[in-house]
Amino acid sequence: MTQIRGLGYLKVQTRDIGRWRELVIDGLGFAEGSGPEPDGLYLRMDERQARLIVLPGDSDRVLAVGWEVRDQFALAAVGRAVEAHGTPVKVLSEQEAIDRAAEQVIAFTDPAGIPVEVYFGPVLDHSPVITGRGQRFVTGPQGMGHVVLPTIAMEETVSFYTEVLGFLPRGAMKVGRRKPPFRRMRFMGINQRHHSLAICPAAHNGDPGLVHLMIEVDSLDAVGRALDRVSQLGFSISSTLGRHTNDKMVSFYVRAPGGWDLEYGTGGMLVDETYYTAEEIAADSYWGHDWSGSEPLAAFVPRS
Ligand SMILES: Cc1ccc(O)c(O)c1CC[C@@H]1C(=O)CC[C@]2(C)C(=O)CC[C@@H]12
Ligand SMILES: [Fe+2]
Repeated sequence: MTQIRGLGYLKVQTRDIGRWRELVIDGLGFAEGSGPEPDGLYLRMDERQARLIVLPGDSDRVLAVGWEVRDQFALAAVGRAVEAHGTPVKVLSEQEAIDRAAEQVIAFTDPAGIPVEVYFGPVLDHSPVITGRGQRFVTGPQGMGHVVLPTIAMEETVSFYTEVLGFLPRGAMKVGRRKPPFRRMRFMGINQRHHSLAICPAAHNGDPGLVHLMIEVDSLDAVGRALDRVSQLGFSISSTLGRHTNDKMVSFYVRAPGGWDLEYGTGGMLVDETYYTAEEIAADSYWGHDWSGSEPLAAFVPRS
């Protein structure tokens, strides 16, 4: 029943597009593309026209989490499932689809209030992808990477992604209190990437609507070079380098303008669904990932 094949794109709005440019292009080595908004940042990782889109605005928040399906039939099936759940679905106009470099796009809001888009038929850009840290991004059948979304409605949000959209549970981790009743963050997958999505209990459903975006590259040296460069550029390292216990990825986290993180990693495992069962990890990392020096994530700071 899984219809969604991968994380396709992420579109965000920021009050500080200049600093975003330094972070993603100079720091993390994304290739710059172009798109409909002349002042927007269109960031390429592969043959897609843009994977990360950053637009100037008067607040820092997620504008769309874009999920890719195989074809028009899969898109229609997703639309029917979301409608049947009682969530209104908008079919975007042809011009809106062109702006997103896709053949057709539908849009709706998830139970956490996150704007979601599902599309098929990405329009390619065959020009070479010249990256800045000597890396290749790991995308293809594993999609763009993963997002961690905050919610104050854990049950509804997880049930929406699993039972309506067909994401597969890929384990959990207790967060917060160490006695029952426990709270857990939950990981979900739709391809061989261990998780394309995680849902985390948060303080509010408001801006920015993101905990982090994870981007994977093909070498540890590229991760190290990116870590050096973003540090030189004065960005704050939310978490030091470490290796996660569930997807086995070695990564660091850097704070983006807007109070959420970009996770930059390498060496993620491939899940074989034939044998996989969802496990609960008892620690986030085998080593490293020291968060102690970081400002709290905006999603975890209570709002008045
Ligand atoms: C636990 C874990 C495994 C694999 C990942 O790719 C991944 O991002 C994580 C969770 C990281 C997670 C976070 O992003 C927000 C702050 C969290 C909840 C913590 O305080 C510990 C784990 C952190
Ligand atoms: Fe992550």
